[in-house]
Amino acid sequence: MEPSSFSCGHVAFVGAPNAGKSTLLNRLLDHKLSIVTPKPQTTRKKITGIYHDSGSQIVILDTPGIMEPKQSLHESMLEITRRSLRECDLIVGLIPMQKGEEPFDRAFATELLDLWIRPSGKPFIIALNKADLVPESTVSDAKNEIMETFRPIAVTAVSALDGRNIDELVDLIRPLLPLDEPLWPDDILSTEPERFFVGEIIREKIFLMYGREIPYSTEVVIDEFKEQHENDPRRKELIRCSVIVERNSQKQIIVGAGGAALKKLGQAARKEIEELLDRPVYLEIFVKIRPDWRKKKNLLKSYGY
Ligand SMILES: Nc1nc2c(ncn2[C@@H]2O[C@H](COP(=O)(O)OP(=O)(O)OP(=O)(O)O)[C@@H](O)[C@H]2O)c(=O)[nH]1
Repeated sequence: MEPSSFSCGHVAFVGAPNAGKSTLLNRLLDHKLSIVTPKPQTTRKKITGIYHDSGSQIVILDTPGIMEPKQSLHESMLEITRRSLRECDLIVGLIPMQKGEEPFDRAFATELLDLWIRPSGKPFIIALNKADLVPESTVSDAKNEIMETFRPIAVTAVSALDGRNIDELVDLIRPLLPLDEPLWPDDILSTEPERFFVGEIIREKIFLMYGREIPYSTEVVIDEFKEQHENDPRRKELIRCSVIVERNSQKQIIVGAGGAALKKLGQAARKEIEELLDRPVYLEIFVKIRPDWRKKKNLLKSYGY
């Protein structure tokens, strides 16, 4: 294809925590890149996923969900979202449909538009996600309401879960991107390094396995990522990482009686890391206490925020 007819650009997915941004990214890439859990605020950093087809390359920026910042960590997460809005060519505002009287959270949608999307000055489309949750007529009314109220370039209703209208979303995005040559080779799914995804897998397992405040008080740091025995085909990668918590009581919960919970965490994470890397690994997890790490700017910086 002639470069002049090829579309390539950056698209930021923004929305509330739990809107389904990461699920949509994974659906578009047909690959589990961004971690997904039923808990809000799973995504803490920008995840770049690259969608390829014969006419376009869409560099998707999956962003942390927009929420009321309660601590320095949240400020840093929101700054990541702001930066993505500055870097992108197009915004996809993701608004989830919901069961019940209100078809979507109108107050939050207004805030998303007035405080985040419009001030960026970028062109935007709205994707009503979770369309599988409500009847077709509710979806259709919600699309009309969004169009009249927020005046996006286009509105579509998708389900990141069952895949409906995902092609239509790509068809809406493509003509709104700059005509440009691809930025990345067509076998690259993300610009983030392997070790980043290893940390994310461990974080996802923590979100899935522990309750209450534990996932939110935890960070994962990869201390060492080393290939062993280069000429040995059975070689194992050595991955040493730290699970950072705020208090000793949280450490005890992560470790569990006789180390059982930590062992389970390690086993679940290792299995998925081996699938990702397509090679065996030794995974060592240490639990470290860093009081109030979410409030300490220097620690947050050292963790990549
Ligand atoms: N029914 C339904 N559920 C969905 C859909 N998309 C996502 N979900 C669910 O919604 C929850 C949150 O999805 P995520 O993709 O983690 O949402 P997110 O916007 O990235 O969330 P944060 O990380 O909090 O910003 C998960 O339990 C998903 O399975 C959808 O289209 N339909």
